[in-house]
Order: sequence, then C-alpha cells, then structure tokens
Amino acid sequence: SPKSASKRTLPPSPPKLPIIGNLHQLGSSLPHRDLHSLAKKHGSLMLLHFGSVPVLIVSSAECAREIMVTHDTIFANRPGFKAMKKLVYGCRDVLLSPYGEYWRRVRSIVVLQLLSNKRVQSYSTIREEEAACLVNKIRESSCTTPVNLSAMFESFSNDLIGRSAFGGKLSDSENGKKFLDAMADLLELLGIINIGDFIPWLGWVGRVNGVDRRLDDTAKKIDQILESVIQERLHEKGIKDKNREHFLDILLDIYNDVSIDRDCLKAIILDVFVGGTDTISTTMEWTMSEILRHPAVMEKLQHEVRGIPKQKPEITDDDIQKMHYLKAVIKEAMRLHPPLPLLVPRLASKDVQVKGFDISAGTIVMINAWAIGRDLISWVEPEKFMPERFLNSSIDFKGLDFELIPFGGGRRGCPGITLAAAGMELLLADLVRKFDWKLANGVEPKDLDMSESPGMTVHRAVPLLALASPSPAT
Ligand code: HEM
Repeated sequence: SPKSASKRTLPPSPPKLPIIGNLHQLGSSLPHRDLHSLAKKHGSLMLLHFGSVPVLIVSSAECAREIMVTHDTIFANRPGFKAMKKLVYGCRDVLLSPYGEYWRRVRSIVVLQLLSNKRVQSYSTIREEEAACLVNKIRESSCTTPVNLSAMFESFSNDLIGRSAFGGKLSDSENGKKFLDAMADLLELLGIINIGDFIPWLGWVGRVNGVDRRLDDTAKKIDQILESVIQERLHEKGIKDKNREHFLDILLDIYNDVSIDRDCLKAIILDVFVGGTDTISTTMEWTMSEILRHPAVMEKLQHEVRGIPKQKPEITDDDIQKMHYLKAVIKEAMRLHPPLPLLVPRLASKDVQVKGFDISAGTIVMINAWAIGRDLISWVEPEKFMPERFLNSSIDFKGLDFELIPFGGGRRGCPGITLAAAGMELLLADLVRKFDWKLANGVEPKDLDMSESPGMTVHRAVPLLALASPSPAT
C-alpha cells in the first residue's frame, strides 16, 4: 500500500514558488546548465516541480544506472506532452509512445527491419555517396572562401536520412523541401516548454499565444507530404529498382503482415527524421569544432586516417573499424556535447524507491547526460577535450557505460546508434583525410566561440566556419 505522504522520503529539492514551482530556475534557456548548477547544490537525484508536475533530475552515472537498469521497466514510459501528441500522430511512433504492447511492436519493427546491423551495412553505398557529395561541395569552394560546416552537416544528415528513409534526397524536390521546412518547425515546437503541460488550468495559453495553431498547421503539413510520398511509392510498386533498400519500401512490403495502420507507418517514418537528422548534424558540428580548437588532436587524427594507402581511393566500413583514435574523438565530443543534453524524458509508471528516496508514479524523469559527462566522480579533468582518455578504456556510448550516455540506455535506449555512428565516422574520416583545415577569418583555435543555442537538440549558437585546402596526401 502507498505510504502516507508524511512518511515518504523525497529527494532534495530547491525551494519552489507557488503555482510555477521551479520553472523560474530554468531561466538561462539552456536548462541542462541550470540543472547542472542546481544539482551541484542539491545532489544527483533532485526533485523539482514544473508547475504541479514532479520532475526528477538525474545527474550521475550511478543514479542513471538505477533508472535505466535497476528500475528500467518502471521508468520505460514517456510523458505525452501536448506538442508530441499533436505533431507525432498521438505519439504512435517509437520515440514517444507510452510503454506497453504497442511500443514493443513498433520498436521491434524498427530494430529488426530498419536498423539491424545487416540493414545498416546495406546502406553503406548511401553513406559513401553522401560523404563524397559533401567532399565535392567543399572542393568546389576555393581555399580562401570559408566553408559553412554547420549548414553542410545539416544537409548531409537530411540527405543521408532522406535517402535511407525514402530512397531520395528531399532537397531535390519541392515536396521534399516543404517537408524539411515543416521538420524544422516540428523540432522547434518539440523544444518549446508548453506551460499547459505543467499547469493544467493554463492550457488555454496555447490557444491565445498561437502555439496551438502552429502545432496543428505543422502536423497537417507533415501529414500531407508523408501521405503523398506513400501514394507515390504505392503507385510505383511493382517497378523494382535495385536500390529498393530504404525504410519506406521495407515498411510498405511488410505493412500488411505486421498489421500496422497508415498513421503508424507515417509515425515510424517521421521518427527516423526526428531521431536521426538534427542529432547527427549537431554531433558533427561539435566534433569538428573541438578538433579545430585542438590542432594536436587534428594532427593525430589525420595521421591515423591518412595511414590508409593512397592508392585506395575510398575509405570503407572495414577501414573505419581499425580507426581507434577516430572513434575516441567522436566519443569525447559526445561526452562534452551530447546533442540531446537531457536525453528524451521518461515517466515513472509506478511508485518506486530509488537510492532510498520515494518517487511517485507520474514523475517525469530527465537524465542530464551533459552533467554526467562532466562529473568529477567519473572523469579526470572533465573540462578537457582529450580523446586519449578512451584509448585504453572499454567505455562506449552503446548504453552500457552510464558515464557516457548520449544515446540513453536500457530498453528505451536509442536503436539508431549503429546507423548514426557509421555515418558520422565515415564523414569525419573523409573530411580529415581529404582536407587540411583551419578556422576562418583568422580566428585562433583558443578563441573559437563555443556558445550553445537553446532547443531540444543543442546546436552551436554561431555556425562553424572553416577553411579547407585539399590535402596533398590524397
Ligand atoms: C547522433 C545521433 C543520435 C543521438 C545522439 C540519439 C539520441 C537518442 C536518445 C538520447 C534517445 C532516448 C533514449 C532513452 O530514453 O534512453 C533516442 C531514442 C531514439 N532514437 Fe536516437 N539518437 C541518434 C540517432 C538516431 C537515428 C539515426 C535514429 C533512426 C534512424 C534514431 C532513432 C531513435 C528512436 C526510434 C528512439 C526511440 C527509442 C524508444 O523510445 O524506444 N536515433 N535517441
């Protein structure tokens, strides 16, 4: 039986205000930083209130393990915020759907049919072509015109995911461009804190400030485009081309066998974009920023990557497997700059005790991966960018080592790790193999602006500009 309120031991909390609770303490618009400072005072399990909703903030590897391993089933739920429900087919996708039979079914479709190791290998041509395409774009710009790497990474990840999902580049068609615009709106809207989610009687706010209207418009636009893409594919069915290995066709092939409906199909496709585009480009942006800020790292990385014989024109997945420093560089960048610093919120399905504290059903859980990556308990000199720390270490970001969890972990952990890593590793290898790099406009490495811009995925505030000169070695 539930303990009476007076007997419960709650995690420490900062003082809160009536009605809004602790929302005012998230003032800087970079909540991962505010929450990190609060946790330093109140502890790595800290209870806040957003309006009337209890929110548990987790800021250490040990506590993250409690959530994602020890009590994984209890914390495998997700809160259904209004924006999520409106934008993503009532949360009928994998990322946002409540924990249960439906989620298990759609997740297994995605894991087995779209993101298995075998499938990821089969997308290797797409990866290679898209990396080559970006290399060509950079070659076309002269050695004296800065390259906007932030913009390039964005189109790389859109095209990579677009081709894996639909078989075509979205930037090539009018419909595709519209879809990308609507996706940008969707990502922004998912990042906005909707006051009505936390203070129910303020639900009307969304109706007067225009957010509800934007949610409806964006959802409608996305649905129309997805519907027309599906119609197109259904008409073309029977015309088998050899490049049929993309998500939509696989889903359409198994559509009837796995008995999912049309909205579910669209929600799954949408998930791949929500989960895979912004995250990949953000990771690449921060990784290149750190390398440009640390010329010694760049040199060591180039040495490793350029060890591939010159006569071998293209790097393959097999070559990448031997590049330990390259992998260490990406891990180190994700430790300091997890693209989703607070991961994706979880929800406690039942009352539970964590480390002696009582957590009630309905508590939202946010895991501060950004803070965990800087925790002195887990890391030596955490503020330093030092890929070497991973060279003699088995720590990986696959969701088993809780000091490094940019992809989350447990049964709700990211199923796209292999696909994301394969794309990022190949692109990074190509970029440092084929070009010598320096910062644009005479910016010294130590002076590079590293500020973050707010949102669900945390990008650079200012685009990364760099000068590329074709490497004499290739
Ligand atoms: C650098 C790239 C990526 C990062 C940093 C990332 C991060 C994450 C995180 C933090 C979660 C929540 C995990 C949790 O609650 O424990 C997640 C879930 C998810 N991701 Fe990724 N992701 C990336 C790429 C991808 C890609 C490429 C795809 C698919 C093509 C993908 C699909 C998903 C899906 C479907 C979920 C929901 C899993 C569930 O709720 O059961 N992600 N991702």
